Amino acid sequence: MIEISDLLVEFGGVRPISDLSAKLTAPISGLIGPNGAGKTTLLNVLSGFVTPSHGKVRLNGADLLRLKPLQRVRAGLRRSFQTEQVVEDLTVRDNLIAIADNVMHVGHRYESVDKALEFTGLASVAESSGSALNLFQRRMVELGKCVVGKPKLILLDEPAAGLTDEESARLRECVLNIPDAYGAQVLVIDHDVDLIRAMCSETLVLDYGKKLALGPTEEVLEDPDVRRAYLGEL
Ligand SMILES: Nc1ncnc2c1ncn2[C@@H]1O[C@H](COP(=O)(O)OP(=O)(O)OP(=O)(O)O)[C@@H](O)[C@H]1O
Repeated sequence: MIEISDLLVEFGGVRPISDLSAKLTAPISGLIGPNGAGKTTLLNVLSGFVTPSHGKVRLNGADLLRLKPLQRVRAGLRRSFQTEQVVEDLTVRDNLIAIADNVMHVGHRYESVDKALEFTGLASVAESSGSALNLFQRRMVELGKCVVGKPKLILLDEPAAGLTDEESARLRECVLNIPDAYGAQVLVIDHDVDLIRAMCSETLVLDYGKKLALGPTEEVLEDPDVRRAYLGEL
């Protein structure tokens, strides 16, 4: 469970997040909003790249903001980026081992990497180098890196951007299995409302850094304020 209280982020005079309080409890939650609404900034706060001016964030009751970024990773926080961070010169397996080396004790690393390769359907390209992968495979490597070790919260920033409908559906199936397979909570940013609807039982909508709506995804997407601000309806 993610509990955000009175969060304020300031960059000089800009306030990409202000007065934000929200409790996210679903196994997979969506985070949507217009461009510049503060979605990536919120992920940056959760993962430790941005320090808020004010507020608290708790993950399963523990104070997240107290931890440095690497400590958060070791505590089970994982993140994928809009631009994939696959190391071109390493094999797919070694891309995952590089994460395991940082987050796990020696004994269980290879077992965890093998499980992640199977889980993401990457086992057949495990020995291919990062540079040989197509966009879909690179996105799945990002997902694989997120499930190595013992993830507790996985943050996905537009994981399906640029994928075909079929690839997007395959990625979606994989994400949907994360809570059961790994016991981790997932928070997904995406502009594809159909994808959010298919994956997320609850959704938080940001607008100008503030909470516009939070609740069951279907209800949130029917909310007139959300439709006006985000879906472009009058
Ligand atoms: N490092 C920074 N310095 C100054 N302003 C920033 C910085 N990072 C983000 N912002 C501003 O904060 C606001 C929120 O940006 P953010 O990237 O979080 O929005 P977003 O909802 O993720 O948008 P998008 O959907 O376009 O990715 C924007 O006005 C952006 O210009």
